[in-house]
Amino acid sequence: MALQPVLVIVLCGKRKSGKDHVAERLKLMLKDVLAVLQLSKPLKEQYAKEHGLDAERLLDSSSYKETYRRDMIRWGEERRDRDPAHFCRLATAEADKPVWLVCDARRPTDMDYFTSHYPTLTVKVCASEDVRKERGWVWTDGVDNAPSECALDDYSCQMLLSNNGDNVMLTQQLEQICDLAFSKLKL
Ligand SMILES: Nc1ncnc2c1ncn2[C@@H]1O[C@H](COP(=O)(O)OP(=O)(O)OP(=O)(O)O)[C@@H](O)[C@H]1O
Repeated sequence: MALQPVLVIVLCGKRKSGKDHVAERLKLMLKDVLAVLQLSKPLKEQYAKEHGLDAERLLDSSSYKETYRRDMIRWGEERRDRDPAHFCRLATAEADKPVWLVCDARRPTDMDYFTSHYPTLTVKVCASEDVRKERGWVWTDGVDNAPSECALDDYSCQMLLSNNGDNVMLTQQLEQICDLAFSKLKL
């Protein structure tokens, strides 16, 4: 049974904007109070179970995952259409820390689930196209123009976190997030 969180930090952002990097930094800063949750984890686990596949291999970045990507996306869309909160509920079911970090929100319905159930800080990680290219981003048809990449383009997050390579600026923004989490823990 999950603890009720004092704060849920929900990250979104374009490919190579630095979501994983930001999540790693927050993990180091919030250490024992933080549970990191991935909405894609229960999706892959359930898909693997229902299709007799290896969930571990679907979770890493192997060619195995690429083989099933298209069908897995279709299957996930169907599930979400029937119940938009399905994977959010599963991802949070075992969370056992007072601050949660959701690092792969992709839909307005993901945001709606957290903002309607918990005290939430929504954060859009932002980097310029040039910086994202330097990090290896290549515009890919069918990926960069697909709903899973674009559905939050017009969503207004509470915080826009600039991650263009200025480490001092990034650290300041991460400290703001941690200050909010620690202030909630003291209440
Ligand atoms: N502030 C930063 N300082 C140094 N390296 C960074 C920074 N932000 C991101 N990177 C690097 O850029 C690359 C892409 O970042 P990251 O994997 O965090 O992006 P992402 O948004 O999670 O991408 P994707 O959506 O494709 O998984 C990684 O190698 C990461 O280490």
